[in-house]
Amino acid sequence: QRRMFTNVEMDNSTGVAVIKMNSPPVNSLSLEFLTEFAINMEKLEMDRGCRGVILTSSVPRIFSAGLDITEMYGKTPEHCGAFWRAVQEMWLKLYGSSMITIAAINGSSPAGGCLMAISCDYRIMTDYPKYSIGLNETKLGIVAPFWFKDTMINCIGNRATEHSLQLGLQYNPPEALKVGLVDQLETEDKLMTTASSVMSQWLAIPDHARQITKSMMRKPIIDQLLRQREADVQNFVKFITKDSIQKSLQMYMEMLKQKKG
Ligand SMILES: CCCCCCC/C=C/C(=O)SCCNC(=O)CCNC(=O)[C@H](O)C(C)(C)COP(=O)(O)OP(=O)(O)OC[C@H]1O[C@@H](n2cnc3c(N)ncnc32)[C@H](O)[C@@H]1OP(=O)(O)O
Repeated sequence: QRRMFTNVEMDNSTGVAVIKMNSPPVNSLSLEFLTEFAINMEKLEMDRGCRGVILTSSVPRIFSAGLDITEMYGKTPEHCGAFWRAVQEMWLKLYGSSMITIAAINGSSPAGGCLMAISCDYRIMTDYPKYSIGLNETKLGIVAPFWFKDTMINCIGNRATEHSLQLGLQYNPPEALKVGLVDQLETEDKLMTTASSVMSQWLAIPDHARQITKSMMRKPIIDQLLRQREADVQNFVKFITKDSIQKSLQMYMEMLKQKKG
């Protein structure tokens, strides 16, 4: 039987779906996870009754640990290419969605997890000091591609993005609120009710006007990736399969295991 990485609950009375990422231990974004996620987004997009999506996690303390590092380490160029196409597809479906998307960030959210959150329209994060969020790619010795960077710029602006990306910063909830990476903090127990009430405010806006406005803001970056999608894949494969980058990923994974021990 095929494993399910996400649970989707659609409320037909409100037109709002809740997608819960459910891939313990850390909701890392594997090829299969990303493929399932993109299919779910596409199904909801085609469902005329669905106007909004709340993205959250059912794994305690983790929103998503980002891209699954094991998909990028010791794999063939063909596998790396397929993986990167799935990463692109996840982002295109989420950032380009015509639905209202709200991230209810109930745990840590580094790198690709942060990308998912900043690809939504609004972010509410649990105010727990140990949680963190940010694009920390440089800490792994890798470089966030232009569409990660541009999504971040559209969220927090140019200067804060440059600072954040060069240093691979991960922000705790109050810091994330201050820099604009999240829009609101909430206690764990009220996170989902607050997400639903924010959703109601957004649902009050006529869809066509909101959708055109959203597209106007996001289309330039989306089009840029669509124009050079295959070149972006080849660039990723060339970069990630370099010996020096493979070594960095290996050291990072060893560091994660040591931290645990
Ligand atoms: C042109 C080239 C462009 C290249 C661009 C590439 C863009 C890359 C984007 C990414 O998303 S890279 C991934 C970045 N992610 C991280 O840095 C997160 C790393 N993980 C953590 O910081 C922590 O695990 C956590 C998420 C804060 C959770 O901490 P916790 O203490 O609760 O759990 P751990 O014991 O650390 O982890 C449990 C288990 O999970 C494994 N793991 C963690 N993260 C990942 C991951 N991203 N991919 C794969 N596996 C992961 C970890 O090693 C542990 O494994 P075991 O020891 O149990 O086997």
